[in-house]
Order: sequence, then structure tokens, then C-alpha cells
Amino acid sequence: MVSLVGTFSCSHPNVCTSGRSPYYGNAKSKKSIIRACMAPPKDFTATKYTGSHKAENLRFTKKLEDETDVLIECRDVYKSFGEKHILRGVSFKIRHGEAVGIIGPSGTGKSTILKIMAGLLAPDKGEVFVRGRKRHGLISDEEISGLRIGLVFQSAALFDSLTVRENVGFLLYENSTMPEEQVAELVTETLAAVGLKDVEDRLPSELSGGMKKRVALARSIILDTTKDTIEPEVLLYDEPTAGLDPIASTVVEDLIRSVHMKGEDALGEPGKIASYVVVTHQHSTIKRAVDRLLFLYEGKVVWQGMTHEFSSSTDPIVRQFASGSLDGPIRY
Ligand SMILES: Nc1ncnc2c1ncn2[C@@H]1O[C@H](COP(=O)(O)OP(=O)(O)OP(=O)(O)O)[C@@H](O)[C@H]1O
Repeated sequence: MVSLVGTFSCSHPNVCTSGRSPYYGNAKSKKSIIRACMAPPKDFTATKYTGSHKAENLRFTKKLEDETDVLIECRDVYKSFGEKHILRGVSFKIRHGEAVGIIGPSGTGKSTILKIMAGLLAPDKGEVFVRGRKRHGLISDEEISGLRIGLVFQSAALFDSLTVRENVGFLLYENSTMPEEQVAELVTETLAAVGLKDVEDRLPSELSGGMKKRVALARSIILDTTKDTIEPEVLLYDEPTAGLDPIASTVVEDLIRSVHMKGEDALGEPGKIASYVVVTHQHSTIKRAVDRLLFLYEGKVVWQGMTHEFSSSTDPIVRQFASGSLDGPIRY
């Protein structure tokens, strides 16, 4: 299941003037956004990072080579736009419990790979596996992946004419059988989890940039509590701290950590997000919000490693990028 968090616009085919309220789509169209999911395997446990590339499963001490904890895999993915060959054989895996950053020079295809992972764009060649199942085409009604994938766009992409409550509860008003009062309560709880109080009736224009990003985050983590099974969720963040001052960036970085399963939200509850991937240019976000990094350059993953290995890497591409130097293999 894919939740396209922050991708809606009023021209989105899933948003129309029929349905239970003027701005929510009908039951048929909504299926392309939200679909039923399988429960996560019972033997999933958290993974512990040992400071190296390898991770260790706490319960079974499985090695990384074990594939059961791979939530999303991109295998030899290619993507071109016209004559522009952007992705040229990108391969990586996102495992249960991971916090992964994707970095690399501008225009190298970071947002493109995020959209491919989310099922918004199809690769020209190569495969995307979601919990071991090959994705065919884009998001479709028939696809049951057993994984919620949320995409949080750089601009918070809130509906300007809807209140914070309507924005955060959007998918539940649209898709769930929950009464509106219950959705409203859940919205308030979810806003509290990202540290926001008494903003439900405000319009996005009445919020600061940082608050908007928090509202977008709340919208991405709100869950239908009436469902029997809560499926694991991967959140994909596209430059979540872009345009924020350093302190507002820190707030958002800590929020990203707090909604992760290894974190604790503003209410002291464990986060619900199984894994996340952050595309970022900001050093603070690399340091604070992710554990492992993928470096994308000229259409490929040219380096990957733990965050602490990034600054000490002797790889010339990594060194140049980390130092911001004009001298080196990366040419602008
Ligand atoms: N839908 C599209 N149609 C045509 N070209 C596109 C499309 N989407 C992306 N591109 C091009 O593909 C290239 C990679 O874009 P992408 O946004 O993935 O890069 P990025 O690494 O995220 O860049 P940045 O760090 O600057 O945000 C760019 O040259 C962009 O113009």
C-alpha cells in the first residue's frame, strides 16, 4: 500500500467533488491510494547496527545476507527522461529498522529514485521489490505489497484551502470507516505526537515553514486504528529540512527520528515507522537523522556506508562532496 503523503493537489484524480465531503474522492478512486495490506511477518525484530556495514538481528542473530528483513529493494534500476539518462543501474536494499540517507550532487536522480520506490514512477529497466514481491508498473488497485510507503515531499504540499485537521485526517476521512469525531481525535493525538497543539483549525497559510513540515509529517504517520492489522510503514522524505533555519531543521530531524520504531514521539510512545529514507543535502540531517548513507552519482550508487564512515572516507568523490570542494572528480 502506498500513501502519497504530501503529493496531492486539487487536480489529483483521487480528489473530486463527490464523496462524504466536498473535497474527498469517491470510494472507487480512493483504492488507488489506500489498499488492504498483509500483516508483517511475526518474526520481525529490530536490527541493531554495530558501527559497521553489517547489521545483526537481535533475536536470531541472522546475518545481513538474510533477505527476510528487506522491505524495499531496487535492483539495477534505469530511468531516462528523453535524452537525459538519469539512473543507470541503481541497486540497494532498505531493511526493516533502517534509517537511510540518499545524498549526491544536484540532478543526480535522488528524487527520481524516491518516486520509483514509492511507485509513482516506473523504471525503464530494472526491478523494484517490495517485501520480496516484484512491483509491476505503478501503484495499482490490484497490488498488495504488505507495506505502506509514504512519500513526504519537500514542500509540505498541504491543501491551502483545508484546515490542519482536514489536511492531517485527509486519508482517514477519505478511506476509513471511522466516524468523523474519532478521526478528529486521532488528528489531535497525532499532532501532539509531532509537538503541535491547538493548530487544528488553522489554515496552512497561518503556519511557519517548520510547522507545515510537522503537519505534513503528522499526515504521513496517522493510522487507521480500527484496522485489525497495522502494516509496517516506510517513509520516504524528500529534502525534509530544505529551507529551514538550523534550529527548525534540528526539530524536524529529531521528529523524523522520533516517529521511527527506534524512537519515541512527543507523547513518549514508540514511533510506528519501520524504516525511512531521507534525500538530503544538509549535513545536519545526515548526521542527526540517518544511520546509513547511499551516495548517488552519475546514475549509480558509488558509495555506501554508515554515517560516521562518511566524513572519514578516503573515496575522492565522498571527500569532495563532504568538504564542498570545487576540486575533485565531481564537475559542475
Ligand atoms: N518528470 C520529469 N521529466 C523530465 N525530466 C525530469 C523529470 N523528473 C526529473 N527530471 C530530471 O531528472 C534529473 C534528476 O532529477 P531529480 O529531481 O531526481 O534530481 P535530484 O538528485 O533529486 O536533484 P536535487 O538534488 O537538485 O533536488 C534532473 O535533470 C531533472 O530535471
